[in-house]
Amino acid sequence: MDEPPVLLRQDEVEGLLHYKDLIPRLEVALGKFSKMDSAEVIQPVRTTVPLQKYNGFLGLMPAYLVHEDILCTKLVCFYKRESGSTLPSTQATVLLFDPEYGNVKAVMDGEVITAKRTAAVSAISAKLLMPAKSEVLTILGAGHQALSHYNVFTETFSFKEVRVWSRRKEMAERFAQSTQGHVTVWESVEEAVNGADVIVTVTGASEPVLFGQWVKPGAHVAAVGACRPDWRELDDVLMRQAEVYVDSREGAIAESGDIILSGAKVFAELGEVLNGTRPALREKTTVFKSLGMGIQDAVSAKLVFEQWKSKH
Ligand SMILES: NC(=O)C1=CN([C@@H]2O[C@H](COP(=O)(O)OP(=O)(O)OC[C@H]3O[C@@H](n4cnc5c(N)ncnc54)[C@H](O)[C@@H]3O)[C@@H](O)[C@H]2O)C=CC1
Ligand SMILES: O=C([O-])C1=[NH+]CCC1
Repeated sequence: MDEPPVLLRQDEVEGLLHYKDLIPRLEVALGKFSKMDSAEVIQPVRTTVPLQKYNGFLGLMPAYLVHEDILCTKLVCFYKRESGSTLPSTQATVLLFDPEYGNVKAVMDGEVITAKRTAAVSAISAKLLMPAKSEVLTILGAGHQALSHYNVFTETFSFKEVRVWSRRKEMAERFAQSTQGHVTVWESVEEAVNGADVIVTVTGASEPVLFGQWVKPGAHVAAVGACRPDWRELDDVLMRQAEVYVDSREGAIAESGDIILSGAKVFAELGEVLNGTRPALREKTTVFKSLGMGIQDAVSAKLVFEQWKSKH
């Protein structure tokens, strides 16, 4: 119907989007995506417009899930910020359409959606790929994604120890003070990841911060930053010694510096593991290279809209 769009602010989206509802829907969407059937899912690789003057990019992320009839696009600006900058590194807006009329049904804040759906997909990767008895979680980075990853990983799994490192120690300390549970702050990445079963990299780095020689064999790494073909978070040793899983092969070979520059081979998409067409090599060292996909935003936006409608 051609009504004016609903506007949903960040606090409203926050109150409407919950991991327990989001994770199962993301699993279904990832599985459908990996069937590579355009009658099911249409999602072109993200278009990016460089904002050279500001060291950033505008990403356009449209997606259409045919059977669910979800048509959505996210518009996301992301930046490489200097240490000490107070400017945000990611800003996003999500538009949910009526696919028949073509009008916009809802305009939503995209930052909560981006933070939660990215963390939820990393949690799906960990559920599939982390060692069976995982006790130690290390988070590298202490920003928005660090917090959403902390929240969903501690909600979903039972780690005995959670560690954080950030390039500015005071940020890591502030992060540790802001969390519900106990988090220890570490001075160096090498010490922070020593013995860790699961490592989440959520930094704005464009050079490697995590080196293979420090990673325990069999550990699982969810690598979330470095979303440009010339940006890195992980070194060549780690990329080549690990089995590499991605959200989208097409996206990974176009956008991931860690994959492109290391020459690492992609073993599988998460959706292929969920579909049972590729194995989860849990006993090996695994990297899930996350880049973010339009379908993840689409599923999240639909859920937010449904929740909002049920209350209005
Ligand atoms: N894979 C995906 O779907 C998504 C990935 N991202 C990426 O995740 C990363 C984190 O995003 P946010 O938490 O929103 O950013 P943020 O700005 O809130 O936090 C970034 C963290 O990385 C640290 N950092 C920045 N530059 C660094 C460097 N050169 N070396 C080491 N640490 C550095 C900062 O001190 C901070 O702790 C970014 O690279 C962002 O582009 C963001 C959204 C979705
Ligand atoms: O999927 C996403 O929204 C993003 N990936 C990299 C920066 C933003």
